[in-house]
Parts: sequence; structure tokens; C-alpha cells
Amino acid sequence: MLRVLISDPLSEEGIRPLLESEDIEPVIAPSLSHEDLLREISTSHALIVRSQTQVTRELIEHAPNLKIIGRAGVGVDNIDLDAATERGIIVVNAPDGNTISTAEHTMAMLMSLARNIPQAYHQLQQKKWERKKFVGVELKGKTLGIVGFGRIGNEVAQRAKGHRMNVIAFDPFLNEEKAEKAGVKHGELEDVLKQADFLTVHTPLIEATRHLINKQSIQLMKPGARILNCARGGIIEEEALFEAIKSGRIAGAALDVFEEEPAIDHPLLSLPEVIATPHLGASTVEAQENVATDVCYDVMELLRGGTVKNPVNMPSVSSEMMDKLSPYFQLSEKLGGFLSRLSEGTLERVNVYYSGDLLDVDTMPLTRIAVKGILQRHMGDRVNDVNAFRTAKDKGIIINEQKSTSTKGFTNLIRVEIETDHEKRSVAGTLLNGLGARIVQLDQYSIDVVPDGHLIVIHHMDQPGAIGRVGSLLAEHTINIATMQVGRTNIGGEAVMVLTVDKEVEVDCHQKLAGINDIKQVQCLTL
Ligand SMILES: NC(=O)C1=CN([C@@H]2O[C@H](COP(=O)(O)OP(=O)(O)OC[C@H]3O[C@@H](n4cnc5c(N)ncnc54)[C@H](O)[C@@H]3O)[C@@H](O)[C@H]2O)C=CC1
Ligand SMILES: O=C(O)CCC(=O)C(=O)O
Repeated sequence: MLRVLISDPLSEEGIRPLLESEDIEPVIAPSLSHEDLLREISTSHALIVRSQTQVTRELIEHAPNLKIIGRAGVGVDNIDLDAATERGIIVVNAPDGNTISTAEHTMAMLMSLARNIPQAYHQLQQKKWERKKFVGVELKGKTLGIVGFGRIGNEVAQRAKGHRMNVIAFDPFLNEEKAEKAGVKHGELEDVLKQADFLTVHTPLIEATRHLINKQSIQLMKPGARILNCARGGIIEEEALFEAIKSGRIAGAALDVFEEEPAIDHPLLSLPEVIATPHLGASTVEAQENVATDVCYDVMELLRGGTVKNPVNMPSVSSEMMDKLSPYFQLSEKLGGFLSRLSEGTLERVNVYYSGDLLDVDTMPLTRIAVKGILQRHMGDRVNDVNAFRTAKDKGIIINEQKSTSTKGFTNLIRVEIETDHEKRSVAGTLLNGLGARIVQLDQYSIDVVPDGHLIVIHHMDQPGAIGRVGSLLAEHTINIATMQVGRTNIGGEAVMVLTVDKEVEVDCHQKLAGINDIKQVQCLTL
């Protein structure tokens, strides 16, 4: 049974497929104590969270069976991605499900901020009819500065335009052309700060965006401008914001998020110019159902051996691209596994060359799988699709991927080359139409071998009798030869023999093979 721990409140409707699965044991346990969480995670295969559960390195280290962490939402700043990646745990999120709700919430905050709605309501509750105090400003004709023009930033822009605001946006991935298409003005961060009557941030919280809006940047803003944060506490430096409002430089702020949550007794909340909600951007029935459904789908897919749609710690691949790549996954892994078992010395570099049908395809996922196949020789299951590149990098191994026009007559060809401190070796493989995977080259030798089962690779001199002696010796050890391929570069010179046999070659037989005249090296492996 696959155990899925859900440690934050999630939409019941959204997680229904998971609740109804026969092979999954859902454990719904929001608000666990730290000790209980450590205990529950220790036997779980998957963890699903929103923003409350802090998925720390410690938690990940207590989860020997964990394969996937699902974040029912966008921001993954509550998950230690490095720790998850190191352990080969895939992290997925639900990036699309709460975009509209968060954009709508931002607009609600924008309008409330412009018209002092929460403050006025609060006064009414105090039985005070105050009108003069709550004179607001119109949105029409004002400039909305957007920092972070991704999904939510863009949706906010479209809504702001509906209010006839001018929109200027900054995002490292935004250019004039994209901005024009979205109907907004493109500016650098400084332009946005200087021109905004209202400034709203919609970036993730990462090192580069921590305190992106700080004392210096606020100094650049128009006196009387207003600031919104419905993204993450920490993007705006709270102390600087507090001072700027207190001094009257900034007219007000609308905050849905805080550096530390829950923010019950926050100094900013003592300022009448600040309106706030307790991280409600995504809190709608629709958004919660969407994100729960999306994340459950990925969790169930992965646990059942499928591929996920929204990986965070490895690049995502479109389904169209996946259709093109998936036939080659096994071939890439086998080529990597085969070559690493043949090579000697400390691995320094891996080069992967693609040609033929693979020329116009994003082959990075195949390279990652080839690298996984290579590293698994020494690391076993500790290396997987998620951490293959990361593991290689940590070990100082250089990975290089290239497209090549040399197809050697095949419609598709993958050549994996390994450089160690001792040698450089390579193997090439192809997918033959209707016949499946084949290894077609080993170093300089052309061969034709199915990369599966027990293999013997023999380097020998091309002399009469060599093949016969190998066959006889294997027969003495009751080892049946399924296929045999011989490759040579010139008559009487060095040659290679690759045999597939029906059972594993034991040490004794291996040693006798290595002792045969004209045989230079014998390597036995199982793929
Ligand atoms: N209040 C709430 O309940 C919610 C908050 N969020 C927060 O909103 C954030 C944005 O969400 P999406 O728009 O869906 O993400 P997104 O990934 O579509 O957009 C984020 C954008 O920020 C940009 N960016 C990154 N670094 C930047 C920088 N230094 N300066 C300017 N732009 C930068 C990125 O290029 C990207 O286009 C999330 O990371 C999450 O933290 C998301 C959903 C709900
Ligand atoms: O889970 C939530 O309600 C918070 C949503 C959020 O902040 C996000 O998706 O990044």
C-alpha cells in the first residue's frame, strides 16, 4: 500500500481521486506536532502540503521511503528543495490552479486600499459614521507597477487595464514584444518604482527577491504611492515599509503575506494605513479544488511509475515532447549503465551526442537518464531522474550534450562517451523500427547487441580459434550463448566479442575466460 501523508488542510473534493484509490492509503493529518510529523513521515511514500507545513531537511531526512512532495499551490519556499533533490525526491506544485483567485484577491486588495474599505467598515462597527477620514483615490488613470510578470502578475495587469489603469511591469523574462502583446509597458525595476502610484509584487520568494523592495527602492517611489504584497512576505522589507508609512512617504499598504506567519501581532498591523488578510490569496473553493486535484494527479502518477506534469526540482517536459522522448528512455539508461560497467578509473566527464531523428528534440531528459544509468553503477537507487545532474555536479563530473550530424546510417543514434582519469570509452545505440533498442557501436567497433540481460564483453586478438575456445569454456560451465557479435578494425588485429548469455557468469568461469590465449580483457555484466 502506498502511504500518502496530507499534512495541511486540502479540498476534500480535490483529493477525492486519492481517497478512492485502492492502492493508496491516505493519511489526513493537518496541524501535527513536530514529533508526530516526524513519526508519520517516516513510513510515508508521498507528502502533500500547502504553505503551513515546513518541509525541512530534518523532515526529509526522517523519510526513508519518500518519493514525492506535492505542494498544493505555487510557492515552494516552505520546502527545502536542495534537501529533496539530494535525496532524489521529486517536488511538484500546482502552478495554475490558484492564479485567478490570487489575481482577484490582489484586485480586491487594490480597491480596498484605494478606498479604505476595511478601515471604514471597522469604524462603522465601532458605531462611528466617518466620511471625511476615508476619502480615497480613483484607479482610473493611475499607474500600477507590477514586479514579477508571471501568471498572477499578468492576470492582475489585465484586470487593472479593465479599470483603465496604466500598467508598467518588470520581470527578467519580459521584453518589449511580450509586454506589447500583454498590453503593458515594459520597464526596468527602477522605472516601475519611479512611475507606480500602486506597486504590486508577484515574484517567488527566492534569494534574488528577498527584500527586493527595500529602503532604497522605496526612496525611488513617488511620495504618496501605495504598495501591495499578495505574493510572499520577505519580498518587501517589512521594517522599511513600516518606516515609510509611518513617515508618510508611502500612503498605505495592502498585505496578504508576511515574513513570519501567522502574523498575529505584527507592527505593520498597528498602522491604520495598512490593510491585511491572513494569506488568503488562494483561499477560494475553486482554487483549493484545482490545486488539490492537480497535485493529487501528479502524486498518484509518480507513485504508480508514471510521469508528473508539474515538477519543480527537474525541468518539465510537454506531453508532445514526452511522446517523442519516451521510446528512448530505456535505451539511454542502458547505454549509460553498459558503458559505466566497462570503464575503469574515476569518472570525470560524460559527453552525449544525438543525431538523426533526435536532432530537433530537447534531449536533456535523455542525457539525465543516461547520466543516471552511469552513476547507478556505484550509487544504486540513491541516484534517480531527479538528482542525476545534481549528483554528477556535486561529484565534479562535467556533463556535456551535443547534436551531431553523424548518423552512421541509422535513423536515430545516441552515443554516450565517458572520460575517466584512465581512459575514454564510448558506446552508441539506436532504436530500430519494430526491433527495439540495439547497441551498434562499442568504442571503434561496430556491433549489434540487444542491451538486456547478461553480457560478456571480451577484448581479444583476431586469431583463429579464439571464438571457439570461448564457446567451449562457456559450454563447460553450462552457460548457453544466446547471441554473439564480433567486431574488428582490421584482420588479425584487436577485436571485440560481445556475447549475451542465459545466466550470470561466475567468478571461476570469468577467470578462466581471461586466461585464454589471445584474450586481453573479459568484462561480465548484467543490464
Ligand atoms: N497569496 C497567496 O495565497 C499566493 C501567493 N502566491 C505567490 O505568488 C508568486 C507568483 O506566482 P505565479 O505568478 O503563479 O508565479 P510565476 O512563476 O508564474 O511568476 C513569477 C514571476 O516572477 C518573476 N521573477 C523572478 N525573479 C524576479 C525578480 N527578481 N524581479 C522581477 N520578477 C522576477 C519570474 O520571472 C516570473 O515571471 C508565487 O511564487 C507565490 O509565492 C501564489 C499563489 C497564491
Ligand atoms: O496554500 C495556500 O493557501 C497558499 C497559496 C500560496 O501561497 C501559493 O500557492 O503559493
